[in-house]
Amino acid sequence: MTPSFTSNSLRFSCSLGLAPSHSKFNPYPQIPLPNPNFHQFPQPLLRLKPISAVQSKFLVPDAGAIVVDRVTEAELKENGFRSTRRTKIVCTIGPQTCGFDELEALAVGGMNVARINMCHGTREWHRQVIEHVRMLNEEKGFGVAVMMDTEGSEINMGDLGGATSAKAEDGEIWTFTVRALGLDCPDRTITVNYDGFAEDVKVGDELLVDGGMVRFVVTEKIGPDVICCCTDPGMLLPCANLTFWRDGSLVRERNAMLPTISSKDWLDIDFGIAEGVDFIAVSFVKSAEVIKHLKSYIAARFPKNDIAVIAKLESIDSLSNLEEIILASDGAMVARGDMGAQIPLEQVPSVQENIVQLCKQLNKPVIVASQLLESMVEYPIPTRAEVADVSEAVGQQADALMLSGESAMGLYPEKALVVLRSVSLRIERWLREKRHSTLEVQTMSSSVHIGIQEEMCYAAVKMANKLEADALFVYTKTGHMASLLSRNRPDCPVFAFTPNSSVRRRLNLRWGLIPFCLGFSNEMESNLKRTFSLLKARGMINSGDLIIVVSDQLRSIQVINVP
Ligand SMILES: Nc1ncnc2c1ncn2[C@@H]1O[C@H](COP(=O)(O)OP(=O)(O)OP(=O)(O)O)[C@@H](O)[C@H]1O
Ligand SMILES: CC(=O)C(=O)O
Ligand SMILES: [K+]
Ligand SMILES: [Mg+2]
Repeated sequence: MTPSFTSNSLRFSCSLGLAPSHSKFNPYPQIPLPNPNFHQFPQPLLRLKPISAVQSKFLVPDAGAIVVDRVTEAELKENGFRSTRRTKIVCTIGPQTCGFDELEALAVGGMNVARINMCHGTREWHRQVIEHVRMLNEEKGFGVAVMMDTEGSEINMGDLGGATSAKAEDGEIWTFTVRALGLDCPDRTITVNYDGFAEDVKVGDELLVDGGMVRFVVTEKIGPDVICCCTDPGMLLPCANLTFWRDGSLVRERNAMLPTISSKDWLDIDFGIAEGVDFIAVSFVKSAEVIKHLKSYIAARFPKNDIAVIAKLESIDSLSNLEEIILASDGAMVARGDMGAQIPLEQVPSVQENIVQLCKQLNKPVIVASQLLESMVEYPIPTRAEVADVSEAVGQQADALMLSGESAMGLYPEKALVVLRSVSLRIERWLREKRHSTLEVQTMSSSVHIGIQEEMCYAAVKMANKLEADALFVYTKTGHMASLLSRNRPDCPVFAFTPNSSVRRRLNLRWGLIPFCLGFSNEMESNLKRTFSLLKARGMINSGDLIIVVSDQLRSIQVINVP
């Protein structure tokens, strides 16, 4: 029985003992995988309760209600506008964090978006995670969005015949083969999922497993078998990504033609749409066409389902079409893990910086992902170099940072989240102070598409910075006007009021935006009056606060002291 989901009927949250499928492998063999029984979803019976009353409070805001997530509300009450974190946080959910209580701890810790990676786990497992996030939002007042990340079809090793890992030693001879061996895999033999593999590689090529965690050189080809000698020993993990390099460059032959969205990915996408995910992140995007195709697929099949499509920039082929891909997408991810296996590592930082700047210019949210705090998979504190890396991404004013293994299968998911949060807050404050001491007024240049809304937002942010306003307010139906304010990276937070709860969740990925669900009318005067009184009643603003209000409908910018 799967949990039912209706907004006004009496609902029981019933998950009947579906254990999460576990990590297919353990990349850190020194850390035991979590005990599968202990990390099952918590016994649902403990939470069997009618939730219709609570739910309606969060799901369908009545005319008088205002909805904001409870973490932001607490932050605003305690420390005021300047304390809100501008950089958003995405957490990958895995065996360590899939339980209701663990997810709640991440939500309390400031997770804005929960990411599920379709490379791992079954659909049933992912469905349970989505259901838990939904319950947290509805029953406990969080506002966490869900992102589904596709598997994509790059070259991968097989599943090692069921073993959790295999050690390759220096100088050992291993066979990589496209034969289907199933469980009868001989020793030191690895299956490869891509049929053209044996034809495409050449003697002398280097094979890199997971971007170089283990390295081989091809010594001989015998029909479907590629014989290799191990040159950098290490642990081979099931389904690890495989790239091959010739004369120092990545080889992209026919494998460049592998579909970005495989048939399994299409089924996952249907699943994601049916489950109402907020974002679909497409792995290994190579061109804008695939993004356009997916967007029209979503629009045609599910016209009411407004899902944002995020282009994951990790394939070498994407780098020559960045602008076109980003323009076609609703956002981008700098997926440094696989990117670092496709381009020389020393190029990754400049590519990151370019993508972040381009996304800001084109008004698309951008996520910096992978290995931000990799050592925290094993250790309770990060390395100084990792803190510097996080600071760099915060300093670039990327919209969001992402945890991968740190939150999916690491030992310290909550501590990793605390590090992202505290580094973001500290660096954001330091940058604001630095700008003020040099009297530098930071604003984005006008976007490539000059329009009334762009110019209004640019002017409003400039004014807010100069007047040291406490907050910008924007009333927005689609979220566009709010995104344009965020794009200019103002000094103060932006309160975005929208009547649409899915717009509100998608705005979670935007730098400096605090999304509220609020019904509003065409009467700005009464909207403002009502907003002020609702926010004051909840202790989120005070009389005298200086607010700059931007309205699309009136094409106006107002400067108001809260009465
Ligand atoms: N749903 C899951 N079930 C089991 N393990 C998971 C799950 N999600 C993530 N993991 C573990 O966490 C690790 C890091 O997660 P991450 O999402 O970065 O995966 P990845 O395999 O590196 O692929 P990608 O390039 O898509 O990020 C994975 O390698 C896997 O071991
Ligand atoms: C996130 C991801 O897919 C990567 O870094 O490769
Ligand atoms: K993926
Ligand atoms: Mg990747």
